[in-house]
Amino acid sequence: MAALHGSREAFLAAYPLHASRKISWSSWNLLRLRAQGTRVARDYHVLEDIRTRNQRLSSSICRACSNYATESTIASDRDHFFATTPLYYVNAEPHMGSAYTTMAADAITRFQRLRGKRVSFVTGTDEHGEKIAEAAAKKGQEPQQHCDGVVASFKGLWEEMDIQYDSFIRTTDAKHAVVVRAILDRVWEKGDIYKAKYEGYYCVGCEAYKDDSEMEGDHACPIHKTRCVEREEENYFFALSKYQQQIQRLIEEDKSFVQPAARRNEVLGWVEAGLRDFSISRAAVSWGIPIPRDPAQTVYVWFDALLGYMSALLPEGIEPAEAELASRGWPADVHIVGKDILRFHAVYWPGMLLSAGLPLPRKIFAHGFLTKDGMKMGKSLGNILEPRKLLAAYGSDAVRFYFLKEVVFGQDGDFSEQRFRDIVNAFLANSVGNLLNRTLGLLRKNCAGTLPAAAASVPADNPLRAVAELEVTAAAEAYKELRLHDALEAVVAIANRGNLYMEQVAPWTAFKKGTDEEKQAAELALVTVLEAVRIVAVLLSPVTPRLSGEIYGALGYAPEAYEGLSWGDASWGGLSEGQATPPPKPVFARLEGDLVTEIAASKGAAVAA
Ligand SMILES: Nc1ncnc2c1ncn2[C@@H]1O[C@H](COP(=O)(O)OP(=O)(O)OP(=O)(O)O)[C@@H](O)[C@H]1O
Repeated sequence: MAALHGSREAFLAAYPLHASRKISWSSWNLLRLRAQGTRVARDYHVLEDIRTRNQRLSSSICRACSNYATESTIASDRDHFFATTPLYYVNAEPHMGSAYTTMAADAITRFQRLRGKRVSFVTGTDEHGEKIAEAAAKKGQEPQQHCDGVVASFKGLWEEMDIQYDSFIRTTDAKHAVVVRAILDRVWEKGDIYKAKYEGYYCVGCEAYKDDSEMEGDHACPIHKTRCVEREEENYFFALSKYQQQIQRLIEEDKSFVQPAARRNEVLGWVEAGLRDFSISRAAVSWGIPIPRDPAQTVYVWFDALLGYMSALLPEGIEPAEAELASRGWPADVHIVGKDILRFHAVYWPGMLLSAGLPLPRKIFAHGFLTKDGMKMGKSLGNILEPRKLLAAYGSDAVRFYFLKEVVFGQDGDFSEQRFRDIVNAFLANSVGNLLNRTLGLLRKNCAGTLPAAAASVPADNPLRAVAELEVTAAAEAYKELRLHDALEAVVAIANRGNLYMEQVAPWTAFKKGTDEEKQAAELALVTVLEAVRIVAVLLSPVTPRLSGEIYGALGYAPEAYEGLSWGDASWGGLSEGQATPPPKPVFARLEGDLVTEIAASKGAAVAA
């Protein structure tokens, strides 16, 4: 690692996003070096540039390892990582579906922070439109009062779930209206907005007009199971069809723009069928941002809400200029959404940005639905799973772990409380918790709780070390590619190998009746297992931040060591000889007692009239 020059304070002043949070020393150094234009390898080694005679960069070398750097070993020049969840409608309290997207985005961004990225994680609420006005009226409240109440509930839930967002944008924030007006103006000046009459079937639940192909029999919305209403309005339209070719080329050529692959095919199908202009204003809805050129109409909620990703990055009153946005992380590395709102993100949104002349997001990832009886859990149907009950009974780590491991990210998943308890108990309580506790118990009994050797002295061909090193690489790739379930499978593989290793080596036998040499080998076996569990804690930390902190504490680290963790800490060799551990106590309590959830039956099992 290169020697550090310059002060941490000066760096944090130049990069204010970091001032608000503790970042690890290595991440800070990495960011700082990159900000100075120094190329840095992913393992944080500083690279030396090798130039041709005319000063063109030919390659980079790491003098410490004597290795030439390749594309895959050089840390990306972009040190930002910008990810979003949808801005959730505030028609009702958040439920496990909203929580699912948010915990996935949280795990993804926690991983990127560990890698030393400057993360902007944006979430928030979509507060305008007919659906919200209707929900407020039902409660006899003004829309703003209703929104304030539901927003408090969203924010409270995110706190309970340890969601570490950087910006929470509300579409009723004053700064958001500035952005919406500026972009609308730009698109208008481009000649992409015109007035026309619209006739069609409208689903208030989706806040969208539906084609015949998007409705079930009797004009029902397949998601909300309510009949779409026939409407005729004079609206302003956005000329999406002008961008047909560009959008089609984007999706055809950039295979990672829409993921997973099945969703990409779906989008390609929509685009190939021909893009139709869409209406971006509502004459009959007063709860929204008035169109400056025609205040009798308000901006359509989707045109309004998508721009929330932009206003979330900007300070109060700042217009969305490209350079300003770029310095704050634009464009998004990934918009994480449910498959219900893929069309808005993969088709409408690129069209709007192309028109406004702004860079497009790098990826739209559409995950599947948490379902009840095969139907999407949702606020409108009311067939929801209450996250607060689960959190109160089992804690956030268990909930985060279960949903991110058991539901393949991108596919649908059902929930059963019994299965949830079985999975969490088998892995977090048994494979990891018991293994740690048992090993620390042996360490206390036979080595007075102090590590008799450094983990670095475990031979590279030790079977547990070999599996751990392999799975760390697998987990990193999986986290990067948003295969969260695979990242967690890699962690499970290390813990399972740790348990097997313990059974095979059986160090307790050597401690009882072994020779000195056998006792020494048994001591090293304990260090090996504890190092593997330490690595498990690092790998799990994006998903189970509390448990990982507990494991670090049990291994004798101070809280700052855990708070300053980086992905580099997943390398073998962290535990030092002589490290003292406190008396062992369980780091994860088994989930037991009465079951606490019962999913209400769907209100809309039959199409409502
Ligand atoms: N059942 C679900 N499974 C997974 N994600 C969901 C689920 N329900 C909602 N979400 C997340 O919330 C987003 C939709 O937000 P929205 O506020 O419309 O929630 P909703 O509960 O689906 O509302 P409604 O039922 O009124 O349509 C989805 O794109 C997804 O990110």
